[in-house]
Amino acid sequence: MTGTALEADGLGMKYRSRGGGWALRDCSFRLPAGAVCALAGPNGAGKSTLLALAAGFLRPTEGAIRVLGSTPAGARTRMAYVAQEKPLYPQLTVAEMLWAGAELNPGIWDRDTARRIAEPLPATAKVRTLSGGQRTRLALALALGKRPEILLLDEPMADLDPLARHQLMGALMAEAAEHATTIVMSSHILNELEGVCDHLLLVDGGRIRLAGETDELLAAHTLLTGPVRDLAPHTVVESRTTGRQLTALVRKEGPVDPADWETVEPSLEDLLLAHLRSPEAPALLTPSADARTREAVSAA
Ligand SMILES: Nc1ncnc2c1ncn2[C@@H]1O[C@H](COP(=O)(O)OP(=O)(O)OP(=O)(O)O)[C@@H](O)[C@H]1O
Repeated sequence: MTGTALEADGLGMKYRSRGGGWALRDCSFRLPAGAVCALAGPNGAGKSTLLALAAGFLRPTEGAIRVLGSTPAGARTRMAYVAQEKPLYPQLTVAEMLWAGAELNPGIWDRDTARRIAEPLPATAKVRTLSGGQRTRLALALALGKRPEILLLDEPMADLDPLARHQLMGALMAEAAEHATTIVMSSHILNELEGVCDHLLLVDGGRIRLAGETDELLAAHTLLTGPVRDLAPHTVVESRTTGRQLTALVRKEGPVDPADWETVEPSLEDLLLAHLRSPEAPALLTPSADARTREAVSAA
């Protein structure tokens, strides 16, 4: 499937109760349909705010966000959103919640998928008696049962044990592969994202710092080690000097001479941590993530 799953244009959000500060500011990016996207960033970066704006639970203070080519409200039946506070009814049982999911989504409900995900849960247990991880499992069962075209997940794996995390991540990826579902998933667990997500959005201080295909973002950077010397013409994201030795994460602006430097491609963790330690490093959006590049290409 081609097309755009999520597109933000000058998106900004200011909470009224926040004394005038911006939670998200000047965010413009595009995410293609079918992407499995990691939404990374430190505490308070704006990840939950971005997901709630996409889900239509918040209205932008400025700019716009479009989901599947529509407003968030217009795309509501085609998306599922699992917030950190799970939208479950505490007085209902697991079986009743699944029944409610089917009733609320007539014609689209995928009973087998929902049952498969919820299978380890005791069907007659009330939601209020479930552990945090069990509630997450039930919320994911309800979200996937809706057979959404886009799934917005706010730290879905945070309270799951390693086995449940592995199993549910596998179920999510199988769903994405089978139905070309777009998944946007925030997480602080970097190794949970590595190897799973083909796209990355790094948010910090309410701004987009990196956006695009994970492979392209990694390939655009190099970890250099060598004697202290000028790093021009490369863009330096972060550099450290120990005695006469320089270690730097740079964006290549031309060939890197192997006679001068030892070079390796950074890991996802190297890339994210270097950007978070260097808030002054310029943002990088790959061409597919840059809405302006796309406009220029389609206008040509
Ligand atoms: N309801 C709210 N009212 C006022 N300020 C808010 C509200 N929700 C979030 N904020 C503020 O907006 C900023 C972004 O918060 P957000 O929850 O989006 O970050 P986050 O990246 O999801 O953080 P975390 O990783 O800790 O969940 C923070 O400074 C936060 O204090």
